[in-house]
Amino acid sequence: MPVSTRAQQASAAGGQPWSSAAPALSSAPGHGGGGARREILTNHHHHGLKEKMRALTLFYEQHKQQLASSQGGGARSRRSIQYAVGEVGGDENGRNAEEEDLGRKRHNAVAAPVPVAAVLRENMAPPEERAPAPPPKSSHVVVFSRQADPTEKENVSHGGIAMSCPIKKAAPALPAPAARKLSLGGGMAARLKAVGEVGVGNADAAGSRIMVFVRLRPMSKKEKDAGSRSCVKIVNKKDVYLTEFASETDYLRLKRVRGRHFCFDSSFPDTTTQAEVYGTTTSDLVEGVLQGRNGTVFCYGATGAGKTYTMLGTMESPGVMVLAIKDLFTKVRQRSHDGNHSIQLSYLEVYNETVRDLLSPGRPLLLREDKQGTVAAGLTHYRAYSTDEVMKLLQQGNQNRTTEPTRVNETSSRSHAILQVIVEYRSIDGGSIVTRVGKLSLIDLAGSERALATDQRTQRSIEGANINRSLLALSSCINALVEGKKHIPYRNSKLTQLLKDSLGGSCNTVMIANISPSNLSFGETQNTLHWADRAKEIKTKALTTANEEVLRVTDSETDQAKLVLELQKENSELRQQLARQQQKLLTVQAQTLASNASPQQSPPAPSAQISTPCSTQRKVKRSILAGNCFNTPDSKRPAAENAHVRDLQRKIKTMEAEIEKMKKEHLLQLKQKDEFIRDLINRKTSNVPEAATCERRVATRASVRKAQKDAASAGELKSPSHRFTSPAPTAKKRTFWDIGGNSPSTLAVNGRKTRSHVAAETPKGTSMLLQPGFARQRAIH
Ligand SMILES: Nc1ncnc2c1ncn2[C@@H]1O[C@H](COP(=O)(O)OP(=O)(O)OP(=O)(O)O)[C@@H](O)[C@H]1O
Repeated sequence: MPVSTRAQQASAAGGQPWSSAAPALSSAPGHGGGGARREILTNHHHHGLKEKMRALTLFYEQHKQQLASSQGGGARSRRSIQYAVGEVGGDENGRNAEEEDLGRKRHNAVAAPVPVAAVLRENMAPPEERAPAPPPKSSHVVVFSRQADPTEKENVSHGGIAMSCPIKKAAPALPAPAARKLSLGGGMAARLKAVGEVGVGNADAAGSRIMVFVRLRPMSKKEKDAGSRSCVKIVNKKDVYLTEFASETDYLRLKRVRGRHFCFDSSFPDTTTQAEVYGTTTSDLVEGVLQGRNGTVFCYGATGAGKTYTMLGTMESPGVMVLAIKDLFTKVRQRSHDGNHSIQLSYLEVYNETVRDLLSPGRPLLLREDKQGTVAAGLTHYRAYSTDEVMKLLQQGNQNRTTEPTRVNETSSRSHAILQVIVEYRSIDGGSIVTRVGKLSLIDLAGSERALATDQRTQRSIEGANINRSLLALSSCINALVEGKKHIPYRNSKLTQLLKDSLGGSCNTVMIANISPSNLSFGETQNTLHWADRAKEIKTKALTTANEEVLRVTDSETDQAKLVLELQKENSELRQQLARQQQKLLTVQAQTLASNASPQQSPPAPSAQISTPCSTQRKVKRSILAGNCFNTPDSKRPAAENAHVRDLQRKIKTMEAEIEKMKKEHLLQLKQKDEFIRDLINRKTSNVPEAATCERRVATRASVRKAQKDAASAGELKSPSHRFTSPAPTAKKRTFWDIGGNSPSTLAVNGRKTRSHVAAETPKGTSMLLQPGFARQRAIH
């Protein structure tokens, strides 16, 4: 029976069956003739088989030797074998690995006869030269068995219960996307890499991903009293182990504890300070905003998990919002020599699917889509010159925020709050004016919650439903983005409409997932970690260019523009000086009053009651509000003390007079400068537009608002209300004057009301941000 071998088939087809042997033969000299060639081809497969046999024999012999030497305890040869089979994963059981490896090589030798030397070389190659293993999954279900080898465990103590978690051999690391990072010019990513927090690779030109962090809060007193145990363990500042305790009556599962493992960009244990959280999550975003890149930080988590604490913090330990604002102003001040920065602020809340202005409460705002993204029509944008000013606004906004007690959290935020800071930078670079705009959004979401966990009745249930609805919409968007769907259901809720830019636009986005350690909140914690884990996979659009606009102008226009910039800079410096002086005055007044004010002394001006969150005079302010500073009658006071008080009063009067004088001078200067700037701008607008050519234009707020801004900057000093610029010129403009609770203070200089009116109405509470969300500090032990 004719047998056709592969060699014959190949030779008939004119092919070369063995890649190594055949070419050498066919190309050998003297084998070009027809008959000779036929003979060679006929013998060819025999030759190939012989070669193959020889190679296999050699290979077996070598392996046998290696095996023998390794069994004899030769550490060196054993190492070399393990090295060769490293990737098979048999390093724990060398024998199995070797066999497996042998089998693999046998298979290779049969399937493709490669010369022995080549086979050995391939197997000896270091593991890193081989094809990379598939990326590990970042989340796993692990079953912790108490019977496992104790040497392979790390002991974990959860609320007094000693538990063993198997140590992961292969570092869980981040999944493949660990190589992704924020496009911040290497800032955060580089730093994280330096401290070994995140395995960061090259910036992904196609886009950056959302950075996800987890923060664990300490166990509250209430939880301790309820006998709850800690079910969360953070290891290596990155891995989060969630443990579900079996019920003591569940005899079937008594010896088994189920757990889940997650891995994030960074995870903060309950001892982490606010400054550490800010430094790791947000400080680079602030830097990016100054360079014209948008940034968003949002806190997500169950009710009572610590979102508001992370975002706002307390007087003693201010949160991300406060630290970011402080940092922003410090950085702006450091850079003021190379251009002019202006900072605008807006603060809104989404409550029961309506958008409300927290700085100027009134009718609900409508959301509108335009070139800049989703904007709330008629939202107040306040121009701020100092940290203190922003703090006052924040304080005021927080007072207006909706917070209510629920069964889970006594001071639960019932709305999503969004603080937006827009930083505009203008400088003159050669013959062109460069305008850069960066937007920082700081978002404190309402808590995700179960209806039963909070309150099923009344208003709370409606709020809860709406909160859940918007958070559900958020998770749908996360899902759609992760799955790369074309349609992302942003329009399902107001929250997702407002977050559109942050989730799917050109933005550096950070998510901080807040969790509670208590096993009573296991379900909520698991849910939060699940969504945080999912959010890790969202990629935002590439942030290759900053929001920058370059306007080329002629020489004369450059001079004029330079002058305008300088005047604007001087203007803002004067304003800052003024604010500082006012602050000084208030401090001295408060000190005097606190130490021993006479009952005859006139009560402080409303502005004197301003206290900033960062002010060290908080206790003083408390005493003023409590009225306990008016208790000591003059008669009982020792003479020396009286003299001292009189001295202080005299000092205050002198300082007041000085400040009044300075104010007058400053205001006069400001007025003159304003007029001058207006004049210049008028001249410029009448000459420039035709001459000016826009060299490069990137869609920015500045380009859209230019006309409005010019007008606003020209007229802003007329009255404080001119400092409010609204993105919707047609919408009714509201100012603080329109609001009952924010009527202007009596502090007026030259008939012009100063910015101190903002906090003219002294808050009733004692905390910095008197709404419970800011200052609440439940006893945590
Ligand atoms: N890291 C922390 N350190 C100390 N106390 C904390 C920490 N995180 C939260 N707390 C405290 O826990 C309590 C609840 O926190 P918080 O109000 O921030 O929760 P929340 O997530 O904003 O809740 P909600 O969604 O209901 O508004 C507060 O008393 C707060 O002071």
